[in-house]
Amino acid sequence: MWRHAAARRSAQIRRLLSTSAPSAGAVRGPCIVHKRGTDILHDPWYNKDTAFPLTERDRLGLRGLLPPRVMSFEQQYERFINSYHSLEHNTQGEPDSVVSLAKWRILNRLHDRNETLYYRVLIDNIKDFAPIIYTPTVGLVCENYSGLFRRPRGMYFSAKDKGEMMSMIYNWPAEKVDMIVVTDGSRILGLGDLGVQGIGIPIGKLDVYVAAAGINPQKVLPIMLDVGTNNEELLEDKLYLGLRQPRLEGEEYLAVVDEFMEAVHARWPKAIVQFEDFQMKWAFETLQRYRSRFCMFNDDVQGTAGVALAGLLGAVRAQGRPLADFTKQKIVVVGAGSAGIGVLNMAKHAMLRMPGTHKIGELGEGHNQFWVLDKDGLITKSRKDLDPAVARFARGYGPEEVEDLHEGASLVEVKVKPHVLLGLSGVGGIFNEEVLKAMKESDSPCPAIFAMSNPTTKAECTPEDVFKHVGENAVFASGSPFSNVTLSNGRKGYANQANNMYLFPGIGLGALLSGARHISDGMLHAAAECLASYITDDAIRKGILFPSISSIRHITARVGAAVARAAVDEDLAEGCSDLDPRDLRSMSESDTVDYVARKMWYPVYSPLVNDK
Ligand SMILES: NC(=O)c1ccc[n+]([C@@H]2O[C@H](COP(=O)([O-])OP(=O)(O)OC[C@H]3O[C@@H](n4cnc5c(N)ncnc54)[C@H](O)[C@@H]3O)[C@@H](O)[C@H]2O)c1
Ligand SMILES: O=C(O)C[C@H](O)C(=O)O
Ligand SMILES: [Mg+2]
Repeated sequence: MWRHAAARRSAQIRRLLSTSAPSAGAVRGPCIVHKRGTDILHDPWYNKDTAFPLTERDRLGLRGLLPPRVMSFEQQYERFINSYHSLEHNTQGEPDSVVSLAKWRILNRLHDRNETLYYRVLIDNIKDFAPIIYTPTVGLVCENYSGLFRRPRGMYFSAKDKGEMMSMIYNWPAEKVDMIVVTDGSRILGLGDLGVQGIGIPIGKLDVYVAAAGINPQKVLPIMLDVGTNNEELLEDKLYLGLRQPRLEGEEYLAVVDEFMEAVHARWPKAIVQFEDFQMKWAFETLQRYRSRFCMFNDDVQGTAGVALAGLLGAVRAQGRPLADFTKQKIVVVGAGSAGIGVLNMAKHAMLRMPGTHKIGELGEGHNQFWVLDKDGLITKSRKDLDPAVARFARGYGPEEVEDLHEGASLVEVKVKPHVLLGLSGVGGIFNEEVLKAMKESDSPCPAIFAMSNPTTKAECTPEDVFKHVGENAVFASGSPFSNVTLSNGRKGYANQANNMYLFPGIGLGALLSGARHISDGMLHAAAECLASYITDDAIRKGILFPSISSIRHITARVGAAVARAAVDEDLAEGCSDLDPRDLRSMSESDTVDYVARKMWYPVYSPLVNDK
């Protein structure tokens, strides 16, 4: 009996793994379309522009609506890339912001017109285009969103929609939604409260979901919860497109988010909801409130933490030390907000899980390898009204403390010779020459500087500053992309990008494919460990802490598989349409990676068939 079930299961797995992986040469089965003529040309999901073959033009009532020449997909692709390069050429010498916005516009226009071509160019050129559709240009787009607005994308729920959300959610045209990214616009990157203009962030994150995790673009939904803004400039701006009222607070605020979550869950009970760029108090409160009821996570708190942990473990390996030495690293964290505290929690947890740690007196609460600063300087136990989440990391005045450390000490006063200096402060340039020169005294042979704040203008320092002032033995990572630096001996100084884009697509995809009931710490740790182990020792020795963004789809397949397997291990997996959790349980690690990769959507034109 058992043998039959096992045989059936392995046949099922073979079937799942034998469906061909979507790829560049893939031919899709026909797609039924309930439209004709210009309605098709105006629908970016179906539109092929000049690539409609003549038979389809006849079938769909398109004859005469397009120029006669039929172009191939490859010709269209080349044409777009050429026009992008001409734009680069023609804008040479213009300010960076002008060039970036021009690039964003040309990509956005393609997105609005032809999604297949848009996502293909995005996937193939992710390293070049991520800085435009995502950080840092997306920050500029959000700052100027009301002026740039041409047509809506995603959904907007405002404080005025209270009581209506359950019916509004049915206004979204897609039957099925798998992935939602929602913001309230209260902390957009390091740019502060941008109100409704923050919608650019969910749009950019979901583009990364499509490109990196192969989520079908028809099943993603960017959402803005407009509960007002406290940004005076926006409130006075005549063009501002959001509610012109101060932000809701307290129970009023939570009632809006509650209603939104209930509405989403009622229509799409299996959709994953990613909270993004909420100010700290709401980031933690909503995570606590919803994480065991819904399949959701907070990317700034949890995704960032995993990426930072992978970087911190890479920094240990760069020193030629065993990973278990992570527990002895001295880490200065500048910024005690949602991201900083998320990183500290995960790093502390990882230290406690290191092999052998139980011998060091259970490391425990007394063990504190962290020095944490916020806008008021070093956080110590004597700080008034300390948030309990931060209090765990406050320095005491025990005998182990360095004498001249005091409450509110400035960064240069915290002379603890740290192995790592990590910034999540949102303050550009705060790692100045004096701070960086002090890192020469680090106890590490290759001090690590992580300037993780976004966008580029908010990075705590640049890689040039680091290799110049700390030394060429330093390792560097930043949240926004920088170019590598040529060192004095002609070697490369690597400007790694430590951005949560390495993890959130895999967290969402793994949760979705496993049908996880919720997203546990174990699943998040699995994601971080998978990313940390992706990099080889050889690469680490060169100062490479994170893989190239060009491999993001491959990385995401691995991370997604690790997350799905962790969900299975914790009995959180309920499976999805074609996969029973028992199938997932019996898959080997590499079969799981194959399965996840095969489930990724890939943009190719499907033959269109009209149903009338
Ligand atoms: N690289 C990534 O993947 C990633 C992920 C999440 C957040 N971030 C970036 O991190 C930054 C912070 O995000 P957050 O959500 O934690 O914001 P937050 O507003 O919750 O926290 C900011 C923290 O920085 C502190 N701070 C402000 N000025 C300071 C100063 N002069 N010196 C020391 N500390 C100072 C604040 O007191 C606060 O503790 C943003 O720029 C964001 O873009 C990057
Ligand atoms: O959006 C990013 O680039 C990373 C992160 O989520 C942030 O808030 O800065
Ligand atoms: Mg964010």
